[in-house]
Amino acid sequence: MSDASMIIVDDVRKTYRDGLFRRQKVEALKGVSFDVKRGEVFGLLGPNGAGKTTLIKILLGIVRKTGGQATLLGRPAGERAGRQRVGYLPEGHRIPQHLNGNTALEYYGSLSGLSMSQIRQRRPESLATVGLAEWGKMSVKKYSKGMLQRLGLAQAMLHNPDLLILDEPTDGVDPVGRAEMREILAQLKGQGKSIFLNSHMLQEVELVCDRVAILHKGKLRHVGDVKDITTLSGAETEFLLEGAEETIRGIIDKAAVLSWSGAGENRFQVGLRISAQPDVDRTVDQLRKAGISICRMTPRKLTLEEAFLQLIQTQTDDQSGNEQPTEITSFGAES
Ligand SMILES: Nc1ncnc2c1ncn2[C@@H]1O[C@H](COP(=O)(O)OP(=O)(O)OP(=O)(O)O)[C@@H](O)[C@H]1O
Repeated sequence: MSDASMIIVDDVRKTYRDGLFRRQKVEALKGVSFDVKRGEVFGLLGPNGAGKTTLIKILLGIVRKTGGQATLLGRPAGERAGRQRVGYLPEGHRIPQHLNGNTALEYYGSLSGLSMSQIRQRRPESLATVGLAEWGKMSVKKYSKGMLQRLGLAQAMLHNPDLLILDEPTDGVDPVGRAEMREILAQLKGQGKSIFLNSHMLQEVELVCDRVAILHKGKLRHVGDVKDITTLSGAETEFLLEGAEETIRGIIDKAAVLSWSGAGENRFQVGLRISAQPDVDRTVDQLRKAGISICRMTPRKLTLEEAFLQLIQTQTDDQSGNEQPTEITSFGAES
């Protein structure tokens, strides 16, 4: 792992002990490894109970890991020196209702050890970055959910950290608020900040993240570039074909048909779940050999949501006990 890594997670394990006499074991993380590089926006994804919050809490030293190694800005996770350069927005944070934007930043800034003069010096810039420059004197009771999340982000940025850890930053925020949050995150990335975010909003993640890790039941299922995940096998190719329906149906793999519709006399719009080049080539060769005209052929990328669901579904069905995360080259091919 390189020096440029802001976060390194290496075979991290966490077992909670629960129930009567703490006899019940919950394996929340079963050996998770990845790293987050300087300057990237990295998304941690996974269904409920996957272990995302546990991992964030281990990084921040809120929860103690059972095994493995985790470092934050080159220091062991939980150590003060690393944590001081991190800004954290917790999931579902609540800002006391008697505060306004300015006093909220005073409250949180002093909790994280800043002096009042440091807070007052940094506050205007933090509020301006999140688009709340005019709202400092307004009671937080008047803030929308999106504004509260942005104020939470201003709080996380107040001490000018190198790394931001954001747990569900757009939870409960409407589409306009989410677009605003995306813009702010892009701006922060432009300023060289590294961002590690945990979100259920896969459309958001697709728009904002460079790379993602997918956790499922405490195991890392996949780690890689968003653009690679959405263009890998499992994606669809749409054909506009002209020729006898019977001939076309005889050639194409029935199991790969995602959609079929008529588009005029002897013309058919056919969506096939194929994107690997050899499979596309073979289909094209067979169609041409049978005298079918290929009027149009359009590859369609998966959305991150489709890729995520497919991956989780594939691995839920996997009875092989394979513990390895999918390699980027074999995504969707693994069973
Ligand atoms: N303090 C705890 N004691 C016992 N079990 C816990 C504790 N915290 C979490 N767990 C369990 O560990 C597993 C992972 O939980 P975690 O909250 O990390 O998942 P998550 O991916 O963040 O889920 P969500 O998206 O719902 O927030 C779950 O089975 C959860 O019930």
